[in-house]
Amino acid sequence: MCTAISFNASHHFFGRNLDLDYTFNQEVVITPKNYPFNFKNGQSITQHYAMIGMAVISNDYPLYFDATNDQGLSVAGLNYPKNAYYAPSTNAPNEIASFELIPYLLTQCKTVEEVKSKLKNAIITNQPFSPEFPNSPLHWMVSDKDSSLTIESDKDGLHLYDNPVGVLTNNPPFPMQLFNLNNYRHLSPKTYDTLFSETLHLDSYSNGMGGMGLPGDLSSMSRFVRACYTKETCLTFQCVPKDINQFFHILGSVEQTKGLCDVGEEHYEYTIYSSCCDTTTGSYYYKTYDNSQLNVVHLANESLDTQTLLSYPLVTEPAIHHIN
Ligand SMILES: C[C@H](CCC(=O)NCCS(=O)(=O)O)[C@H]1CC[C@H]2[C@@H]3CC[C@@H]4C[C@H](O)CC[C@]4(C)[C@H]3C[C@H](O)[C@]12C
Repeated sequence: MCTAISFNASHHFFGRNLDLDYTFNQEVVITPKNYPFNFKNGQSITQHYAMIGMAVISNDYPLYFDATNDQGLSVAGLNYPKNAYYAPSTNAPNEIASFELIPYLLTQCKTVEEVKSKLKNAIITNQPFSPEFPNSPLHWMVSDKDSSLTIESDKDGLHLYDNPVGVLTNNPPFPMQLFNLNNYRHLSPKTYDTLFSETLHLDSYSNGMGGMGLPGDLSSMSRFVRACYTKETCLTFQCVPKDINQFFHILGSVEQTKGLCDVGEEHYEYTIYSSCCDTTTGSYYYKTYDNSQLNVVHLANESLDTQTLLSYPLVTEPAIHHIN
């Protein structure tokens, strides 16, 4: 499971938790402007926007989990099991293989509006990247500073849903996730007077009682509600480092502690990494399960008029600041 968030504060921020019971050899990867992409539909792009994000490099190809381009557009892929449907290829020019979607959009688009028109008649196909990396069932959130979009390729076709909350988790399909928020319309950071009874005295014995009923478990529907509520309710500071810190607190509200999500055979899903890209500057911040310090890779610190992928291995060793 995973959670992705788009957050507007002093800058626009985009990031995600990656929750899984095993880890790939993922790293922060910069794709410079002249790295050649040869898409399955025959289109070759050799000059394009640069991007930064988390990816596995296989055969010199960046398989992005989430990324942001130098125009401030971001895309994240999240698990969407049993619902994602990718069509067999018929060699049509409007096809995009599922593993290509992130580079396909980030090389060419600046905004969510441009993504909508690019995908108007698109078909997501099931061509796998390689035997080592077969297809995985995904859906995607795309965000710029003004809006977000959810992309779901289901049995009945490709859906582009406006995403007014700027949050994506996993199943069920996005319209159901949004509808489910209606069930939580009573949530509030304030503790209001009770409407329960005029005769019973029900005491507000604690702060925070306005949030009672917020689901606390790790299921994808509960994480969706919790991330929406936390993001919608939390303060922003108009100070970039404080807003980045706040972003990680929002992701922290839905993170998975090892042991709490048993997926069988002594495997436990946990939050492998949390990321926050400052899309205004192209700086990619992350922390890993064992290293809760923030690490950052800056797109702007590299020369981007080149052809070769740049990669930065993740910091996964604990880092403790000893005070005495
Ligand atoms: C597994 C992850 C989602 C985490 C999640 O939701 N876990 C719940 C598991 S459970 O459902 O609860 O059991 C997703 C998110 C992004 C994905 C990569 C995207 C690029 C590439 C696309 C290729 O086509 C296949 C290989 C590839 C490296 C992908 C592997 C994997 O699929 C990644 C890591």
